[in-house]
Amino acid sequence: MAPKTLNFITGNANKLAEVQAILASTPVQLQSQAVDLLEIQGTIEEISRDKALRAAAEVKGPVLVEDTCLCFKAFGELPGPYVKWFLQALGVQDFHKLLAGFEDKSAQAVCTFAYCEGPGCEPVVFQGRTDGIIVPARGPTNFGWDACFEYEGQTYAEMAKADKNAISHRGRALAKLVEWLKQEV
Ligand SMILES: O=c1nc[nH]c2c1ncn2[C@H]1C[C@H](O)[C@@H](COP(=O)(O)OP(=O)(O)OP(=O)(O)O)O1
Ligand SMILES: [Mg+2]
Repeated sequence: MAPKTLNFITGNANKLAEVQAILASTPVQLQSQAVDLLEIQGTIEEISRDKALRAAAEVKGPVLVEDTCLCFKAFGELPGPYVKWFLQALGVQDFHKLLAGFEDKSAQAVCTFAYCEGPGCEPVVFQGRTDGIIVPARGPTNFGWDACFEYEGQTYAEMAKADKNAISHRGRALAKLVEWLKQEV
């Protein structure tokens, strides 16, 4: 596969660092611009597609965007794409209390990348999912809900970065993106 440079549009430095680390072992090179994009309501795929179209219009060129959801089984998949606002309102220490009244603490982390060639071009979507459970915060609290999402006995926050990336929603989605690029390029 020939080297390919993608312009990853995100306002989240932690996401960017993970995407950079995951793609470091591939021919994909990354540049990035922090653009605050309006996010619509809708299905996970609709939100990512729309985000990509807005980003492409904003930078007038090819873009990669990503939207991350955290879906609680007991909530019928909410808060999903709106988790950012729940986390912001409650803080990471109280986040697990959302499920206090529910026996089922299971959750799925869902990462949806959308690649768009340019303004008005139909985005292509790549999704990765990881199953876990919601627990009281353990580990560093510097990245979103990482400290509250437990996978096989460890929270994302307790894992070494490379271990998280190997099994994470984001790692799995990027593996699909890289496969697609290999066929395209
Ligand atoms: O691996 C992760 N581990 C823990 N927390 C995470 C992760 N990935 C995103 N998050 C948080 C950030 C935000 O509170 C929400 C997703 O919202 P989301 O709109 O996708 O992210 P964002 O607004 O921070 O950045 P962007 O400019 O790319 O939209 O979940
Ligand atoms: Mg966002």
